[in-house]
Amino acid sequence: MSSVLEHLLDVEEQQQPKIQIKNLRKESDDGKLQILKGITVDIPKGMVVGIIGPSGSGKSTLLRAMNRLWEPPSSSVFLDGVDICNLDVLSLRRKVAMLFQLPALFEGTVADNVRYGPQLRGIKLTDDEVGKLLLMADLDASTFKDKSGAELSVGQAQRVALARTLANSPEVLLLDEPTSALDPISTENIEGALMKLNKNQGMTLIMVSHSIKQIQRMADVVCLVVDGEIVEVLKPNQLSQANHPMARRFLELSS
Ligand SMILES: Nc1ncnc2c1ncn2[C@@H]1O[C@H](COP(=O)(O)OP(=O)(O)OP(=O)(O)O)[C@@H](O)[C@H]1O
Repeated sequence: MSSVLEHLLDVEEQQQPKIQIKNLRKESDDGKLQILKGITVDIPKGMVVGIIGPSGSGKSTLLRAMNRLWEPPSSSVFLDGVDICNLDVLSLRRKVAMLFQLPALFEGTVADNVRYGPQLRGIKLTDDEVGKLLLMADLDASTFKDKSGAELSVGQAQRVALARTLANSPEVLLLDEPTSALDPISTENIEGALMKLNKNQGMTLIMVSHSIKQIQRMADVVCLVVDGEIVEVLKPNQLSQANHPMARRFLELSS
């Protein structure tokens, strides 16, 4: 499976993958359920990877292993060739950041939220820097910087959460259904901001989504996860050619 993404996308096989996953396994705490059954995949830098599959198939668990929101076994997830278990967890999470389904803003203003991450490292962002980060998340600083979280719509709050994440200069963004709580216009705003980050900065995006249409709009490649395994890796325009019976059924019901 590992070379399939590179083959599909015609990228150089020698290039060091940004994220490499080798035989990643997870069992439930009581040992009764195999949640991930040996996932192996290489994700090249700058790729937009969509992860789709039925509910409970292990998509979020897979995503959360990549920045140690659960601790994967050692030697199963690598960032730039380094086992993530050997990295400082906070610096890993700055490089491999997660945007969740629902934004949880901290108390204070939008600008306070954006400044939060760098401040933890003793860096105070200027107003100009805050404005640039808000703009990257498609928000106008003069309108939003002094508002509190309570004054924002969910879509606006999600864009603030994105700007706050970007303040840590991530190299990889993990997106767990980032627009499923948003209306179509907010969805378009977030998608546009994410695609610009990918195109302009080469940011690698790995996105779980229940929306096949969203995956088709954004992803370079799609991993179909069924029952704890990646059963197919396809280009978004080849989804109708999936072979796995569960994947086919899922796609038929989703389209
Ligand atoms: N720590 C845990 N202990 C026991 N079961 C777990 C644990 N974590 C996840 N699970 C189970 O593992 C399976 C995969 O969960 P996961 O949230 O990764 O699926 P998903 O594909 O993201 O689902 P959805 O699309 O509904 O969000 C589910 O059956 C879930 O209940």
